[in-house]
Amino acid sequence: MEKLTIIKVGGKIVEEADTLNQLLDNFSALPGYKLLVHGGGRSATKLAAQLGIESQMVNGRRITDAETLKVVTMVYGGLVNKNIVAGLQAKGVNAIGLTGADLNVIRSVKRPVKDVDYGFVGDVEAVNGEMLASLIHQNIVPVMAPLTHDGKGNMLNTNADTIAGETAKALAKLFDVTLVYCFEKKGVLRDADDDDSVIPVITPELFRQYVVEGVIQGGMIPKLENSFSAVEAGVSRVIITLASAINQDAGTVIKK
Ligand SMILES: Nc1ncnc2c1ncn2[C@@H]1O[C@H](COP(=O)(O)OP(=O)(O)O)[C@@H](O)[C@H]1O
Ligand SMILES: CC(=O)N[C@@H](CCC(=O)OP(=O)(O)O)C(=O)O
Repeated sequence: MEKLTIIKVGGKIVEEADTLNQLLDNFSALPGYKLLVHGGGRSATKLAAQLGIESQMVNGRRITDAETLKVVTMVYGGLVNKNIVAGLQAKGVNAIGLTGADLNVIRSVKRPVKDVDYGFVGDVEAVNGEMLASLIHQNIVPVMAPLTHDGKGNMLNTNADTIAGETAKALAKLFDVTLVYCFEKKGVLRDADDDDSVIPVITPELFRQYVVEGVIQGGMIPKLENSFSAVEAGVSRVIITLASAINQDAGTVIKK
């Protein structure tokens, strides 16, 4: 099977021009087929605040009311996505920016209201792996924003870690996929304040133990849940690492 590398980059890296530019340099240097998924949660929170809209997160997910949906659509599908695409084009990478609505690559369903009403948040139903593969085989590099659509004309907000995990799962049927979650830490840390306490390998058992102990918390929980789901579904390698280390053998390896 042909190899494909999927990189997911989070809000703290994309928010700052210098760290984003370094990530795009490292991404450009990756050999072979590749795809980039970006977040941008911090940028959305900032713009929302400037517009007088308060942001509320529950279990690492944004409560997305109608006004917030407009903000995230503008920020993720517009500013962040197009900055990244332009940055990659400047480095000779033939990138195309996509939300889930573009080419119908990711359809979702509005999350049902249970204990929490997340508003316009989409749970992924279908990723069009064949469509993405047809772009990739033309040496086009998809750059995916954390937005999906419901097929009835509505955009929905979807966590970027989930977009990366679900995209990797769909493409694992067609490629030998490596999924790399990169961010501002060296990996999953045993002590969040000690950058050198990287846990080299993590299994579901260790994960559960670390959550109970409070070692792993916040945004790291959905990242790891998506990682285990990807490994279970046939993604060959899942790694959580530092944004400046995506070309190196470093970070935390996720095992079943
Ligand atoms: N054990 C841990 N190791 C590393 N980071 C952790 C850990 N537990 C919690 N975190 C926090 O999780 C954050 C990453 O989650 P999140 O902010 O959702 O990232 P991203 O925007 O890159 O998806 C880190 O910045 C860190 O503050
Ligand atoms: C539903 C939901 O929570 N969507 C996320 C999408 C952005 C994201 O995941 O960005 P990071 O990777 O930078 O955290 C949000 O609006 O924050």
